[in-house]
Amino acid sequence: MKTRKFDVIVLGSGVAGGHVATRCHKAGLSVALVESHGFGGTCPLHGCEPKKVMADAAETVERFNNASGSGPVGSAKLDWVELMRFKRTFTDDLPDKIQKHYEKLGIHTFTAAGIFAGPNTIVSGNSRLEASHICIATGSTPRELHIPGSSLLSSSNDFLAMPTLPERIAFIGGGFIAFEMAHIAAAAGAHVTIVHRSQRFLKKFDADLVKRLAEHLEKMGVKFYQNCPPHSIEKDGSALVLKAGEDGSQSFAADAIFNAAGRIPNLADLDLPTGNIDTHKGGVAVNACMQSLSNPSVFAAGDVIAETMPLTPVASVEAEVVAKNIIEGPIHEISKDVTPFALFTYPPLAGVGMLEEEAHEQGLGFDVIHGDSAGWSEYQRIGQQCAGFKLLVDKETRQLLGAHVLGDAAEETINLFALAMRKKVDVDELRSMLWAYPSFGYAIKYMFR
Ligand SMILES: Cc1cc2nc3c(=O)[nH]c(=O)nc-3n(C[C@H](O)[C@H](O)[C@H](O)COP(=O)(O)OP(=O)(O)OC[C@H]3O[C@@H](n4cnc5c(N)ncnc54)[C@H](O)[C@@H]3O)c2cc1C
Ligand SMILES: NC(=O)c1ccc[n+]([C@@H]2O[C@H](COP(=O)([O-])OP(=O)(O)OC[C@H]3O[C@@H](n4cnc5c(N)ncnc54)[C@H](O)[C@@H]3O)[C@@H](O)[C@H]2O)c1
Repeated sequence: MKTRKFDVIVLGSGVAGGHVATRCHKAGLSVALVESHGFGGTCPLHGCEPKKVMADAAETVERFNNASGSGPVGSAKLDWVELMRFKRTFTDDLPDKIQKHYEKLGIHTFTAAGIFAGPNTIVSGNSRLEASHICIATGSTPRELHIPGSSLLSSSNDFLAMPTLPERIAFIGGGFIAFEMAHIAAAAGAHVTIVHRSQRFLKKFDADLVKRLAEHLEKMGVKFYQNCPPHSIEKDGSALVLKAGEDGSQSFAADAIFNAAGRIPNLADLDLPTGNIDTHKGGVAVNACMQSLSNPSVFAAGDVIAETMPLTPVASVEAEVVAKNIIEGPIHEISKDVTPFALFTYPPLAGVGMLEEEAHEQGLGFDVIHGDSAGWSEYQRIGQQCAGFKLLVDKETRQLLGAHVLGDAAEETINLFALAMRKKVDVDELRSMLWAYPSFGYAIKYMFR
């Protein structure tokens, strides 16, 4: 096998790997980009983007139907086959286009899975690659459920590619993927069940707003079961049966059952010991420069790090730090920035900073400003009955410790709160700011009434 030498080898071409490869190439370094399952990675092919295409269509239908009695006439429905056709216009050609884009730039692409063959060496199919720097950006993979019949489970990738909509769908898990996909499927007319192992859904979000959202989804027909750990899956003719509860005594029949029990760093097949790479909490163990603690030639970014939230913007920020450190030497540290996040149900739910229980646990002195916003004209105009907010304000500094919003445009409003937290704007300044009117941004003022 002939050895090819590069300045940098990047494993994985998602948000993180793609960014590192591009930045290093632009800085004049020779780059090998290794991608085993479609250039572009999770976000554009199996994650945020196709999910949002589908969530937006569901929202359009719901907004139209919510407007009944305010002018628009008739009712809207979601046609799954048409929706899938539309979704594919965003995804089908992408891996090929992205690979060609890299090749045109002068980045060398390889399509067989990369495996460590030494601290500075990767084997990809018949190619042996060596470099002074390697970046691991192989993303995450669904957590395997070690229960009988788990091979019958489908994944979020399968959901986003379903040619037809099954009549009955069950999700195992009560997090981001279960809620977002349950909402899309319910809006499209499926009978949806969420079977969750514990009491608390969506642990990263405010519990009161989660309860409100779950009640809303229940009205759409989603059924929720708590304290129901998965026990086994069985086939029953063409259907499946999920047995849940400690003794498997609860049964849920469905035509498709999705594993939405979380994702873990995708490192199992890389042969990390041969690369002299240590792990921490199942992810690559790195210092503040995103450099491996055991092999200084190796950096990592994105979902392969277990300590940070597996989100696209986080992957992108980490990748920028890795790229700078490869180009200029390991001097740039990742900053502990506030990270806003959003759940794309309709209505969406978003958060930034601390949860109320976290602020209590830390013994902080803070005020809680909360309310139901469904009565505001912003929501009444569009027939939205599910909206609320909670702000945690430090008693001394009057700065936000956390902000949580449920309702239309929550994903935008939360960005304003994130900016306020980042720039340490206190709530008195925030409420007195000039905002465009009428807008959901302006509605921040109403939170302080
Ligand atoms: C259904 C879903 C919806 C999501 N929605 C959102 C959202 O709305 N907002 C948000 O911020 N985040 C969302 N996320 C999370 C977001 O997609 C990820 O955090 C982000 O894509 C991680 O980027 P990454 O570059 O670390 O990994 P990835 O994009 O997963 O890239 C890793 C790449 O490495 C490749 N690879 C793996 N092993 C090897 C190997 N041995 N050799 C070569 N290549 C390899 C993989 O094929 C993959 O292409 C979602 C995730 C999912 C699953
Ligand atoms: N809108 C977004 O930003 C968005 C959307 C989808 C996914 N994501 C990212 O992708 C990640 C993965 O999403 P997810 O929904 O799979 O994860 P998640 O961490 O949000 O939820 C996983 C759920 O599975 C449960 N669970 C964990 N282990 C289990 C087990 N052994 N048996 C049964 N249940 C178990 C957890 O209690 C939790 O409710 C998220 O953490 C998020 O960062 C983001």
